[in-house]
Amino acid sequence: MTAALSPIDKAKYIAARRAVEFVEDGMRVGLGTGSTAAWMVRCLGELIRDEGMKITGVATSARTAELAREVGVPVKTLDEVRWLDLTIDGADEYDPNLNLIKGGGGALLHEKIVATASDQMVVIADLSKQVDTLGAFPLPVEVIPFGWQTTKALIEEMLSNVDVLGRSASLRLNGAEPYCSDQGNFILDLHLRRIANPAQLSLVLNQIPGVVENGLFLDICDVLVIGNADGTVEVRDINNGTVEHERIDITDTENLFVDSAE
Ligand SMILES: O=C[C@H](O)[C@H](O)[C@H](O)COP(=O)(O)O
Repeated sequence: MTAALSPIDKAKYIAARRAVEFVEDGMRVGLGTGSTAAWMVRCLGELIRDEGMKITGVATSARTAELAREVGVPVKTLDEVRWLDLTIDGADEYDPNLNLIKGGGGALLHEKIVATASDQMVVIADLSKQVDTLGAFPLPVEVIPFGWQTTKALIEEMLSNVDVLGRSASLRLNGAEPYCSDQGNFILDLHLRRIANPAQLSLVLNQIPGVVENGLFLDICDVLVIGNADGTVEVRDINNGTVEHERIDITDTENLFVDSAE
């Protein structure tokens, strides 16, 4: 079925279209996961097909790898490539310092490894992801299945010693079963509402045995690209301290239709 894009998908597409302008011929590019990142992968496919650009992609999830292959983006593993020029990925929340919550789609572990192995991380988002203080979006924490209930109890106990508003954790489900990450781990979603000190929380979470990684991406994002449905886009560069406002020409409406929504 082919359907016109909703305003939110148009905003995501605009962000993706602008973000792929950071990609240069020959680059090794980390490919994020999620509905916004999926637009970026499709845009990269177009660059390869229409402009003959040579890119090597490293996918952060099995579903991103599948989409990349579908649209003609060559994919290698991180171990084959080792280091990346750039990663482009979505986010669940961003704050004014470009700190992020990620992992709503369950890919936070591979995403953090790939982003950390990149010279630059460009995050693509729409304004609905913007917050003053992180924490409204439940913080995903990847834990190993062994003893997960003990790990959950330890996390909840630890939360009473940090400056957050909510203190409960819930096991992410896929139907009646625990959701499993690509790595075969479970995800606990922490309902914190407000995280006063993300750096402290990230450190203490990762010290708990059983915790593999948490969804706080702190000091990792270099550039944030915020797309709007009207074609306007804001590009914030945290290193240069610049904020640029631009407009993307979306007269090429063939891009504004999608066969299947992610
Ligand atoms: O695990 C998933 C990722 O962190 C996504 O980048 C994040 O959840 C944002 O996804 P979306 O672009 O679909 O809102």
